[in-house]
Amino acid sequence: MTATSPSPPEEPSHDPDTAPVRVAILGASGYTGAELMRLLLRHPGVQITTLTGERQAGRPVAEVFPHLASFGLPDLVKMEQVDWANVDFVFCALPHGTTQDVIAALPKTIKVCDLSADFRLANVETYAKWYGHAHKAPDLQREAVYGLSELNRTGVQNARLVANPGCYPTSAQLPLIPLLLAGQVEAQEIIIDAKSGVSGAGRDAKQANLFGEVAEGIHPYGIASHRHAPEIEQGLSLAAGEPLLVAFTPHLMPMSRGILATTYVRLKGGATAADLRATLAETYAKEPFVKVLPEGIAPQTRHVRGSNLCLMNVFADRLPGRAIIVSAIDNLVKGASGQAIQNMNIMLGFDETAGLEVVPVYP
Ligand SMILES: NC(=O)C1=CN([C@@H]2O[C@H](COP(=O)(O)OP(=O)(O)OC[C@H]3O[C@@H](n4cnc5c(N)ncnc54)[C@H](OP(=O)(O)O)[C@@H]3O)[C@@H](O)[C@H]2O)C=CC1
Ligand SMILES: CC(=O)N[C@@H](CCC(=O)OP(=O)(O)O)C(=O)O
Repeated sequence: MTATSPSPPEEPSHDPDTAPVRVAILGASGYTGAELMRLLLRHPGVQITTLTGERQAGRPVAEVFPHLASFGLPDLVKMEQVDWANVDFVFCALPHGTTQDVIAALPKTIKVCDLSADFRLANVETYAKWYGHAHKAPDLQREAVYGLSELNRTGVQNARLVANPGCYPTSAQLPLIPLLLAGQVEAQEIIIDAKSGVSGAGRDAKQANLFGEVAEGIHPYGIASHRHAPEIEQGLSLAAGEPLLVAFTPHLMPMSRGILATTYVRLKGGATAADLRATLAETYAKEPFVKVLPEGIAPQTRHVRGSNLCLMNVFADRLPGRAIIVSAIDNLVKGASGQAIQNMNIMLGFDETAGLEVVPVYP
């Protein structure tokens, strides 16, 4: 995992007149798979040639996702049935823990963006501690590049395997990394309070995600023990130039999609909340997907639904020397499939916004 300083999108190098890139989506019957299909159907340079499912294999997309019925997509197949000679690029949208074997077995000529957590933690011991088993492909782990697109463009550009960031880590790191690089916030006292829609847990039936367990209420989970904490700490420690720990508490909200992260920081070196805002505004001034809202306007999940946007803002706290940062993303888009397509665009030299020029649905 590497991180570089942000730089604005470069001129695209892919020639749109050449043959389309043939894309396979592994785990197409899941939520992130559906979002990959929805967005890639409007991508000018790719053709979806292969879709896999496990229990849903053998079924047409029209049955599994009726909203995608009319776009001529191929039927879902089992992974074993895939002809890899017909595939140039793979999106791997399988549950974490299952993708290490799958990606290790792919032909090395195929570029891959993995949406799972399997290749995000550079230190395989940290991975084993948080995911409960030894990493099965440590060489690939070393090769993988962490795909926080705006902040690691050069790494992603040269990668064969990109580890797409987790949804909570995307929402937290996009504002915090530039502020730590600028030395404007204390590294050791960061508190991230985050809320997610239920689609963050995937489409698989689980008791915790039943309507009766989620509707008309909100609850924290994974308190002081969520596996996204080490992922966030990895990126923030690199930016701070020192190891750090964060206080991170996720909450489940009665909504289908969206993440809102409210982050509490202690200001450093005489910086003010206005300075933090100015740093973020300058860092992301030329970015198509990351926006600092006008002063005093708080981002909401409703403002990003269905889009690849991350909206953010900074507020002065009433407590002296502190600031509050609010960031919002759609967990299925900037937090998963949208960022994965952004990474593919960078890896293959497409215009970075190709397939992603989606205006949020509101309200
Ligand atoms: N949901 C979100 O907001 C985010 C998800 N992610 C990550 O992206 C990945 C996909 O997430 P999501 O789409 O939500 O998950 P889902 O549970 O909705 O979908 C999982 C997909 O994987 C397939 N699958 C399950 N088990 C296996 C297996 N053993 N072998 C082959 N295929 C299998 C399923 O097939 P079938 O249904 O046909 O059995 C389905 O297509 C996960 O690693 C997740 O952690 C990352 C960021 C955000
Ligand atoms: C609401 C909900 O359950 N969210 C998921 C995170 C989704 C995500 O980014 O997961 P990966 O790291 O596995 O890719 C969770 O808390 O585990």
